[in-house]
Amino acid sequence: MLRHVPRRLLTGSRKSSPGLLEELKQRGLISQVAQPEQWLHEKLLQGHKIKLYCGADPTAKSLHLGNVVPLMILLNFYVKGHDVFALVGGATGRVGDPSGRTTERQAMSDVSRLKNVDRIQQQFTRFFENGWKYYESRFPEMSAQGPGKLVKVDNYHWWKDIKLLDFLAQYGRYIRIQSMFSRSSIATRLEGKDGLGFNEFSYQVLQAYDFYHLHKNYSVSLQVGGNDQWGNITAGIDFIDRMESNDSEKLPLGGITAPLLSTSTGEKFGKSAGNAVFLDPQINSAYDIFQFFYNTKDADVSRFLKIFTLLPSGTIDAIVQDHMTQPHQRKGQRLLAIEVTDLLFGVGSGERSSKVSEILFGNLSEANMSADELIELFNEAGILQKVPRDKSLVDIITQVTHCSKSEAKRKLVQGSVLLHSSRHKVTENTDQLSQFLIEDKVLILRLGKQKCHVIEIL
Ligand SMILES: Nc1ncnc2c1ncn2[C@@H]1O[C@H](COP(=O)(O)OP(=O)(O)OP(=O)(O)O)[C@@H](O)[C@H]1O
Ligand SMILES: N[C@@H](Cc1ccc(O)cc1)C(=O)O
Repeated sequence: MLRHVPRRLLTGSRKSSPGLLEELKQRGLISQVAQPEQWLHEKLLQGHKIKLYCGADPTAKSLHLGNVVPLMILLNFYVKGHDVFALVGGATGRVGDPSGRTTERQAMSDVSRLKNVDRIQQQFTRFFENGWKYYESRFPEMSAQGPGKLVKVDNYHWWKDIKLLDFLAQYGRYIRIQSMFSRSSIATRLEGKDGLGFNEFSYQVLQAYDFYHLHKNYSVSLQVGGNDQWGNITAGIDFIDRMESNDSEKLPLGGITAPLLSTSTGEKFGKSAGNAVFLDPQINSAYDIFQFFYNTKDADVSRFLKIFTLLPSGTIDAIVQDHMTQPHQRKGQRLLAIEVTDLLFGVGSGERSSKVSEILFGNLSEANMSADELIELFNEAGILQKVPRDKSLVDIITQVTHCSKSEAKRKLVQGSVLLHSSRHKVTENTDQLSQFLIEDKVLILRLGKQKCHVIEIL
């Protein structure tokens, strides 16, 4: 059990569960639910397992924090034993979803798209593996039943064999043009001067058929997405309803959308707006994610804890109340950052990132850490700097801070250069650095109070 969340708070508030759907609403994870909501609510209350899916197009190398919002809905189901289907749009990514966009997407090369498909599938695996381990670590007594199944699918696998003529002949009549025009993603674009191409216009048909395919072959009955996916999701429900209109035993279908996470200036958080925080560790380290959440505004701490963690809402309310009595201590932000980093990057990475941050900002002495521990921590955070052994102090400052030699000398003269965990002030250039090294291989270089560099001397 983690030091930063009292056990009493973790278990106590899950007792009188209002049912998964209500719980997700309380967490602020639900924007709209397609009818019949009551059916879904009751099924879940009665303990039935359902199968649900969410898709992402391979239009970038990595999923980002905006994509995590609907995935958190899937994770909430998955940890309770429901099977989740994570779809990558190898086919739909070729066409381009107009939802939530004012302009057409740039075409992408086949090579890039295929690479992205692979990477996104790996990210799905990692998200659910780490998410489950996170859940187990926080709620060992609730995780005995095990998670649901994770099934990864690529819609290219069924679309590659579908021929246009066959498709139109078999399904065309069940796709109604009036409803296609009325969807907001289409209506908005038709009002603009550039309109939209047939590729984007027909996108909703592709996604609708995906839902039908997953429903027919795997009994998937619920689709989840961000709120911009409402039109595509309801297109799927309409399509399946028409296809199965004579089936007396047909099961109800559902759709849930998550609110679109936006920046403080109101832009959707994502690739198109250019403000995405990516999940791929080759792009963002655990420490980057930690820092991102550590910088959350007070007003967003509660909302983000509810969306991006699995801590019970009651626990979050108690923690936030405590946080607001002394907001300057940033307890809420620290907890949020540790929890989300653990959930996304693996249990333990949150505490390690927190240590890095405390060393960097001078709140934790590195005095008790070995050189290897420091190297490992800062390497994982992606901010370990490396310098050859024969360099002088001025050369080192120049290299690690990207300043000129004269600027480095000025810093020395001004007395702002402190070396080693003992914070020894050095005011002149020197190449005799061994006395300041930890175990002869790590140099801690502080420039003033706020800037700290951890350097491996090679
Ligand atoms: N900011 C966000 N908040 C909530 N959900 C989001 C956000 N951004 C994307 N999503 C959802 O993530 C899922 C996958 O999105 P996808 O990767 O296909 O496009 P995208 O990230 O929205 O791309 P773009 O920004 O280029 O439109 C969709 O359900 C989408 O609604
Ligand atoms: N249209 C979704 C991705 C998606 C693709 C195919 C699906 O079946 C479902 C979802 C998006 O752009 O965000």
